[in-house]
Amino acid sequence: MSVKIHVNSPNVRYTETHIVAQYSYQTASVMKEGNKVTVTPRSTNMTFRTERHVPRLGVMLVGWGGNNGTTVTAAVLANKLGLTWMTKTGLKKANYFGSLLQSSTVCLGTGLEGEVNVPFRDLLPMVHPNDIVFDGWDISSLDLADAMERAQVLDWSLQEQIRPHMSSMKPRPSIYIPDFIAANQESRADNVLSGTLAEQMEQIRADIREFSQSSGVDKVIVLWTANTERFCDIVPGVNDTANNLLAAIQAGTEEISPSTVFAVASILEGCAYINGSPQNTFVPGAIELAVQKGVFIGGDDFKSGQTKIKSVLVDFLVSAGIKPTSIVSYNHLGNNDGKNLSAPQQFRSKEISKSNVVDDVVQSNGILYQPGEKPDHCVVIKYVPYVGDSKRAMDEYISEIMMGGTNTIALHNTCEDSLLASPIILDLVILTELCQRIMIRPQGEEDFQSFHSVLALLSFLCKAPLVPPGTPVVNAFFRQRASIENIMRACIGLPPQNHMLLEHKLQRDFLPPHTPYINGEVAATKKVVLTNGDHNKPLKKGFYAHDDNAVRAV
Ligand SMILES: NC(=O)c1ccc[n+]([C@@H]2O[C@H](COP(=O)([O-])OP(=O)(O)OC[C@H]3O[C@@H](n4cnc5c(N)ncnc54)[C@H](O)[C@@H]3O)[C@@H](O)[C@H]2O)c1
Ligand SMILES: O=P([O-])([O-])O[C@@H]1[C@@H](O)[C@H](O)[C@@H](O)[C@H](O)[C@@H]1O
Repeated sequence: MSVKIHVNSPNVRYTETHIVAQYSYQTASVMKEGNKVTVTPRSTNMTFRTERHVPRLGVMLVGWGGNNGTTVTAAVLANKLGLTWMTKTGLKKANYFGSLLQSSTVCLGTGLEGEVNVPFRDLLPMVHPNDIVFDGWDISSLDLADAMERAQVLDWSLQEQIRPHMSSMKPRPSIYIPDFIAANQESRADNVLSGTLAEQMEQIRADIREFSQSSGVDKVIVLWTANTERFCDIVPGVNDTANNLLAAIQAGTEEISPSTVFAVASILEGCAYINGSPQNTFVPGAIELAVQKGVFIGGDDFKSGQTKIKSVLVDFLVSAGIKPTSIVSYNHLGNNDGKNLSAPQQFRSKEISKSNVVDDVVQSNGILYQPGEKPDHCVVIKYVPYVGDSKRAMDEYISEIMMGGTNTIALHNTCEDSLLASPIILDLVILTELCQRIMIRPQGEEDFQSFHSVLALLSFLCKAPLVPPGTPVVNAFFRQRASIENIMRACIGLPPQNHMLLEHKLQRDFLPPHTPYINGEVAATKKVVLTNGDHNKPLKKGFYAHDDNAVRAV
């Protein structure tokens, strides 16, 4: 259902290489004096410039042999090959359900038959997941076909079709420091690098260059979907600045985690690096290095299931003036992720990222909550091998409602964890690649600038969004989604989606009849009155396009 969008506006120019849009960015500055609030609207003219050429993208996954790594690789292959497979509930067809870009739509406006919704991915030229080339590392030596079988995520009748394409995919040896992940992972670690930390980092850098050259891709993005690590301490003189971090890696300092070494290696190779797990990979030194090198970093921790619902439900409750006072999120799962999370330090990393997701919504409502007041919030994760990747999440939300009443919402959510995370991985890398082709020039500035190296636009896809230091963290689901949509709309000179629909709320039509196009040609219009057969009761007056077989509203 792909569509080719052409914006018919004097503010949008399509050149051979770029889409150049003139855009008026509307914000407001607010002054509070006691209970007096003064709001000053601000308008900034900006130029958005997007490269039209879509590169051939290589994605290197750290933890490629895991449930997510094998599943996302298999899913792309299945879609690329157009595979179908039989199951007990009938024939299944490969798809990208769960991907914001591939399987959700945006409304462009009103057409001949009402609202026109188009695939999110068609707003701007972007990588198609089918074209992504995968590679990566794992401390487990299993090839991707055997690792897919070990993951027990995909139906066997599908695995049988994909195995031949994945058995030649072998994860590269990786950096393994036992202290950072659960001890129960040691039995998998038969594919590890040796040498000093600096030598291992150089090997990772060499791997990136080798993949780039041998695969023929135009650019590489590195994404961590390996096990959750424990948090590392921020140590002055070790990981607090870029120089100290680089020196600490050369010195082999112990407090440097594998995920941070991968981040440094990627940044030094000019590759964006995304953290799909909750640990604090991006120590201050890593962030500073990314800014120095002008490389995108993003994360943390895929927002895939239980937390995604929480970022919607709490936003709904608080936005409706209802006061959540107790949130208990329990889940059990039986995959290797759950096994790793059964260790206290690894669970703590996940508990932190799952617990902060309501903060922005709660802090936005001073009617319901006193300063500093928060709902009780408890996160429990248990490892139950039998359920495998099919995580069972159970939540209870208790809220205060009018006149001392309470409302209790109980949820049971069976999440096929890796089938929820895989489309998130695709959105993360495709959105990151798109952002690498967008440049913005505010009025009065000579040079274009890119987004900040900390790519906050990825917040929609992460439980604990990484944002530029000192900027607000937004977790509310629809605000995050609107941010992506409206920035992409700006790139093609369209105003933010405002949902006002004033044209349907006033007594009289006020919009000038827009020029309808039919088959690319301006359609003839004439003023007619539409009735439902009773000519004494016109349905609606206005300009209507007509072609050879129908008169349709415009
Ligand atoms: N819905 C989800 O699946 C979901 C959601 C949010 C976050 N996550 C996070 O994504 C990560 C992966 O999840 P999963 O279900 O695929 O887990 P998994 O355990 O199946 O896969 C992790 C892989 O990483 C490998 N690994 C561990 N340390 C490594 C290292 N230093 N270098 C290279 N490989 C290493 C392991 O051998 C394993 O194959 C976990 O951190 C998890 O918390 C998953
Ligand atoms: O996104 P979400 O479903 O809240 O979070 C999930 C947790 O509930 C689960 O226990 C964990 O194993 C997954 O890695 C993921 O983080």
